[in-house]
Amino acid sequence: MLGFLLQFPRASSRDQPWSGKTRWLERRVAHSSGGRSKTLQSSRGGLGRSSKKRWALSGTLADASGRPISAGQGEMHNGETTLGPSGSAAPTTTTAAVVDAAIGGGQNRLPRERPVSVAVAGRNQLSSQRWSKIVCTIGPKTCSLEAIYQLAEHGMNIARLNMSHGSHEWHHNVIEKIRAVNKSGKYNIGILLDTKGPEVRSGDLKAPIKVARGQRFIWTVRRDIPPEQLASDFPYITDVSYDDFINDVNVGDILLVDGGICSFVIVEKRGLDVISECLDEGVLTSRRHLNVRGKSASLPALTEKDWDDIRFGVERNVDFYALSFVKHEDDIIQLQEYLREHAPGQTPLVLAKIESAQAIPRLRQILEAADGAMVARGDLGAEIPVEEVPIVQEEIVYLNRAMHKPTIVATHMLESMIVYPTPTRAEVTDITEAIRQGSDATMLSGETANGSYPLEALTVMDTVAKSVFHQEQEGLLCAALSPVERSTGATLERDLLSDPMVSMTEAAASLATGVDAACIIVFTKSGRVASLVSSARSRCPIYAFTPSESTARKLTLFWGVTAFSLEFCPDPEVTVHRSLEELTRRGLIRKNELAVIVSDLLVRDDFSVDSIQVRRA
Ligand SMILES: Nc1ncnc2c1ncn2[C@@H]1O[C@H](COP(=O)(O)OP(=O)(O)O)[C@@H](O)[C@H]1O
Ligand SMILES: C=C(OP(=O)(O)O)C(=O)O
Repeated sequence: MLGFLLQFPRASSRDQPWSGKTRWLERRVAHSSGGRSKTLQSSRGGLGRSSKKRWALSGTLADASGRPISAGQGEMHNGETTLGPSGSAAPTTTTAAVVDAAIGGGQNRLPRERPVSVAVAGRNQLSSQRWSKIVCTIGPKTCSLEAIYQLAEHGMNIARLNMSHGSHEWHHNVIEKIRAVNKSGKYNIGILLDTKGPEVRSGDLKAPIKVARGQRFIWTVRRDIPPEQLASDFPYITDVSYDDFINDVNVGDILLVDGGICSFVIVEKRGLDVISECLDEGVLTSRRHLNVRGKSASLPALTEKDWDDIRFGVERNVDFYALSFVKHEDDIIQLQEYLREHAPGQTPLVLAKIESAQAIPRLRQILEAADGAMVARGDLGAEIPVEEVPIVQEEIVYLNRAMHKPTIVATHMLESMIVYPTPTRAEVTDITEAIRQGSDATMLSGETANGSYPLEALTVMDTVAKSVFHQEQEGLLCAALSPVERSTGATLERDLLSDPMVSMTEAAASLATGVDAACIIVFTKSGRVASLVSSARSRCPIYAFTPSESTARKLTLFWGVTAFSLEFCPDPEVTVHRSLEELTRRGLIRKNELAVIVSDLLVRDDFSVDSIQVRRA
């Protein structure tokens, strides 16, 4: 048995909050136009890690059996086995069987409580070599138990609930079904609640309207128009969800429907009506996004409806909140404070949706405050010039990586698959680029919510994401695996270097490459250590073992991490053995393969030690 150990004694501050105060990396230069700033393309070096970041592999050797120093000092709880006898459902389990078990009928076939309850099997996991994660929006096409199970089976890691649509009852039922699929023991699906935010939408229509170029169209905030009159007469008239629309727009403004499906120029304001003329023809359907180019609605980021929806999320302990139309870091801080006060014991991640023109000048501060971000390219591309969206996307992904925070790239990723069963080449390239940039997750919206080919779209995204992994294996450079620059002298670096766990996790990733390890194993309570290993972008899978199911669900968002629920045993050596046994049983590591283990399990009552070990399975 080969074994060595790097160890770092420390006081009992074990798991730190997820969004430790890190400073951003100064890599932007002021850009004169419109007071905004732009990214400078930075050279990120090759795939090798900078020697500055490499830990010297000196440290106390473990004993020949790889037994760490505290082994034997803790109590051995015989019989307190925390790993289940069979773990996940067998890959051959039918959908019907799992669904049956999930809803309570299959107790004899699938144990309802599994100590290792979290997803690993099959296509959902990195055993099939996908680093990046997939978020699927649940909608009318995918809200049945069967459909959610199938999404899980085809690779969904996180289910997104868009609070712009659907009643609380509808969302409650979906959450119950996701929980049921999780309870089946085979999958670990995180739940993301996406707030409606201060978005402006058109009203409900009886039927879609085809609008031709030059045609007059009236947008109204009158609330007394009989529904049969809306959109029925020429010139067409439809209502707008936001009363101040009439004050926010001016003659000459360009109004975009769904980010540009069709567009209008405002030609007149008359009382509560705004008269427009169609510039780009298209079809208007119910509850479409309305954006005025270059302007954000003058509404608070958190509306009354949002607070109501957040209370709904707290009651159901959702894992992520994506806050729409964030304009200022205070929006994020307000929600985080609310959750601290009203959701004690819950530690959901608050993600900033970057989609508002007003967010761009404060991007740095917003990302710093949030636990992660979503590049919401639909609204973003309507509020800022569309050609700037890729620049903002790359910047967000890069900065979040520098701050060890996850990014979701969202919207239009496989838009054509709402209607067609195959993707365009441009869509495939878009997904590939988002992953190569290093985003933690890519998202499907209408493709899974109400498209004709939800499973096909998910399969394409899954396949493309896996292909990035294979490209890298073939030696093609992948920016996602390059280290982010932390050596600019910026305050960010000082903050990072003052946290030894950051350097340790980078060392673990580097060590895993150096010894050609099959995987990195992390023991983590809050998930923070696993998130740090994730952001070090190792080339091998990261298996995180945690006693908290909620932490396991949050880790669904992080690049390369597969999480397992596992009760930690007082004797850390037992816990390590159980994890290795479990991975071996699942075929995720083979006998004699090496694993790098990052752990703070070496504990006496008042003493914990951070360690990196190399062990053979
Ligand atoms: N919970 C839901 N109930 C009904 N329809 C939904 C729901 N979620 C999504 N949809 C439909 O799927 C479409 C695409 O989803 P998404 O991109 O999340 O919405 P949007 O772009 O409208 O914010 C929506 O426009 C809507 O028609
Ligand atoms: C993800 C987005 O937000 P939503 O679907 O809520 O409008 C977007 O605008 O790209």
